[in-house]
Amino acid sequence: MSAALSLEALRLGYEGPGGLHTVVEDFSLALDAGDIGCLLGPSGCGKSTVLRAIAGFEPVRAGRIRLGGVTLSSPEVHLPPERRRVGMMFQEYALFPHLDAARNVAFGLRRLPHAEQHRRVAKMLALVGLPDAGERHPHQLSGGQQQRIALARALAPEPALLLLDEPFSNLDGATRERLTTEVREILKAAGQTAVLVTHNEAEARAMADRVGVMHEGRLTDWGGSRRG
Ligand SMILES: Nc1ncnc2c1ncn2[C@@H]1O[C@H](COP(=O)(O)OP(=O)(O)OP(=O)(O)O)[C@@H](O)[C@H]1O
Repeated sequence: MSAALSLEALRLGYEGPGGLHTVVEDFSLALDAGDIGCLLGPSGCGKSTVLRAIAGFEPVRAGRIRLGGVTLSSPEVHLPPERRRVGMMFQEYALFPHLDAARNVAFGLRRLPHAEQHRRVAKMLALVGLPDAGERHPHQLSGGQQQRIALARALAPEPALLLLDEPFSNLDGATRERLTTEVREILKAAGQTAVLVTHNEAEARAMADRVGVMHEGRLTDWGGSRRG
């Protein structure tokens, strides 16, 4: 199978007073459709920078990002974020407090006909195990339930790739552990290709088909399939 996502010899960095400060160098990986990849590494190693580049929020200084064979980013090409078919679930992207769960999930579906929006919202709420939560507001849901609604919201537009940046870090240990397993099952049921970043090794191993260890902006390993 050809890779769904391929990162090819990426260089990423930030412009500073002294010129470009490179934070990611010669970074390559490939992920098959339906697989969950995880970037594991200490704070500051460049994990979020890689995710932001895939989402289209950081320019690529060298190399190339491809999704389903289409070049999203290279030094010459930069597809805008909204045209990438890349969804995101970031810890700080809380639900809209004034909207109920169903309207939160429907947020990215506004261009679809109403009947299709309803169908997708019901399907996504069922997928995350909260079929009856549509009329509840975020403050009426537990932290774990809120994250499941956030996942439903991210999956509803059917992105080609879902990015998850430390999605569980606000939750307590027990909820976090349970949700890691649940989210893996939900992503697998949806056949969703996804990339997770975390600095928690147990979470990475429990969640991902492939785990890449990052060290100072380079990938030192990309294997360790969860199921051998
Ligand atoms: N907007 C920015 N401008 C300049 N430097 C930045 C910017 N964002 C991140 N950096 C630097 O890039 C490096 C990598 O940051 P990044 O956020 O990708 O790391 P991370 O591995 O995701 O860390 P964490 O786990 O703490 O989120 C760090 O040295 C950071 O200081």
